[in-house]
This record gives sequence, structure tokens and C-alpha cells, in this order.
Amino acid sequence: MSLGSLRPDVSDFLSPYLPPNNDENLSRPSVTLTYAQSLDSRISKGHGIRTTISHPETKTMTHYLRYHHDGILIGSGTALADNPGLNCKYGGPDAREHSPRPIILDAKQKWKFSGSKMQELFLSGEGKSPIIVVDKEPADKETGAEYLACSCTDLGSFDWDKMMHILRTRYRIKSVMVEGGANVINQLILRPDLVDNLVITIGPTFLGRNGVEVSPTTGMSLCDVNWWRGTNDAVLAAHLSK
Ligand SMILES: NC(=O)C1=CN([C@@H]2O[C@H](COP(=O)(O)OP(=O)(O)OC[C@H]3O[C@@H](n4cnc5c(N)ncnc54)[C@H](O)[C@@H]3O)[C@@H](O)[C@H]2O)C=CC1
Ligand SMILES: Nc1nc(O)c(N)c(N[C@@H]2O[C@H](COP(=O)(O)O)[C@@H](O)[C@H]2O)n1
Repeated sequence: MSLGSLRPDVSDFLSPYLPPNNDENLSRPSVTLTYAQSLDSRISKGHGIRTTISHPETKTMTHYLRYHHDGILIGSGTALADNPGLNCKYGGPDAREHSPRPIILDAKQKWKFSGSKMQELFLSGEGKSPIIVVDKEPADKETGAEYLACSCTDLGSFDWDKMMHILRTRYRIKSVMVEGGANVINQLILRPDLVDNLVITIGPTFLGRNGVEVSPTTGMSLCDVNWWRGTNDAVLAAHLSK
């Protein structure tokens, strides 16, 4: 897929919601939560179904966001369902240099780097190699992938603060863009202490009750809200109220 050009008003719209250039915060990276949803708050037609919601011009906006982040984080559900590339096609020919480092939450190692789109892009010089977050170092490590062992709670969850701290200190990742999926979004939307910026594309479509829904367990309000209006989509940029 080649990328269309960035609409001229997008950089001004997004600038208050981008990670700082000179962030020396050592405790964790700056975190941007961003995804595309339907009018009925679905992010795909169903589990395992890769679904295009964004208009091409907002897809370009997503790549512009990727350009501005050091890391791009998804859950294993998304890695398995979408086989995503997670590289950056914005910013000229040197795609690998501008691409964020993929970070996959995969405690039980269900996803394989080998044979994936990410591996294809890595081998062709168009993307970076992933960091796979696991609950313990695997005996068989896949060539090209790095493993971040992060212990899980009794409920099988990584401690986000600990994981982010390791990404910042060991991997020198100063900014992380979290793209999903629903499980990850529903956790982080309730973490104003961890999420610095929120950017949601809303596409003019209903995906129906079988779609994968995003909806946190409790309410959460937003502040510093701004809207951008494209050909088809609207994009909300905001901060989570503390
Ligand atoms: N429209 C959009 O912008 C996007 C849509 N999607 C869609 O979302 C769907 C996938 O969503 P989900 O099934 O909810 O999967 P998910 O991508 O949120 O992954 C969930 C998995 O990630 C791991 N995980 C997440 N948080 C964890 C934690 N704190 N500790 C340990 N492990 C953790 C677990 O293995 C969990 O089963 C797909 O259909 C995909 O197409 C995904 C990303 C963006
Ligand atoms: N911005 C956006 N719009 C949509 O309509 C989407 N379905 C997504 N999905 C996210 O993008 C990933 C695919 O990335 P590649 O194009 O393969 O690099 C997918 O896994 C979701 O995280 N995003």
C-alpha cells in the first residue's frame, strides 16, 4: 500500500498531542493511545477479522504518528488477527529509520515472528525487529526478535508501569504509540497516569454487535479535546482527565 500525502492542517492539529522532542523522563516513555473505531464503538467486524475503518487520508495520519514515536505496541490478539506490518511509510524512502520498534504483548508466546509481515518488512529493510513481552524467557528464541521477560500477576497481567519502565531504561524507548486491540485499549483508557495523549479516528460505519467493541469497565472523561474533520472521518485528540 502506498501512502497518500498528509493533509496540510494535520500537523498543526496533532502537535499538542505528540510526544515531546526532548523528553528525558526516565521512569517511562510518553504514551499515545490511538485507534480507529466505528460509530458503534467497534474496532473490527469480529475477532480475527482485519477491518479497514479509516479513510486513506487518516491512515496517512496514523503513519505520521508512527513517524513521531520510538515504539508501537499491540496485544497478541491484534498480531494474530491482523498480521500487521507496524512500520512507517511516512517521511521519505528511509522507512526503517523512521519506523517505530514493534512491541507485542504475548505472555504465552502464541504469535510467531517467523513468517509474519513484520519479519518480511524487517528482512527487506522497511521495518524494525520486534520486542516480544513474555512472562518468562523462552527456551527457543526466534532469530531477529528480542524478548522482554516481565512477570505476570495472578490474573495473568503484566504490570504496565514496570513494563514501560523497562522499555524506557533498557531499550531507550522515549515514546510509545499503542494501537490496540480492544483488550489493551480497554485497560489503558482507564490509565490517565500512563496515557499522555489519545487520538481516535471515527469512521462513518456501523460494524454491528458481532464486532470487537471498545468500552472501558467504568466511565472516563476527557479534557483538552480537539476535533479534525476529514473527507469521511472525524478524528478526536484529547487527554484523559486525571
Ligand atoms: N481499528 C483499529 O484501530 C484496531 C483494531 N484492532 C482489532 O482488534 C482486535 C484484537 O483485539 P483483542 O482481541 O482485544 O486483542 P488485543 O490485541 O488487545 O490482545 C489481547 C492480548 O494481549 C495480551 N495482553 C494485553 N494486555 C496484557 C497485559 N496487561 N498483560 C499481559 N498480556 C496482555 C494478552 O495475550 C491478551 O489476550 C482485532 O480484530 C484487530 O483487528 C486492533 C488494533 C487497532
Ligand atoms: N488507523 C487505523 N485504521 C484502521 O482502519 C485500522 N484497521 C487500523 N488498524 C491498526 O493498524 C494495524 C495495521 O498496520 P499495518 O498497516 O499492517 O502496518 C492493525 O494491526 C491495527 O493495529 N488502524
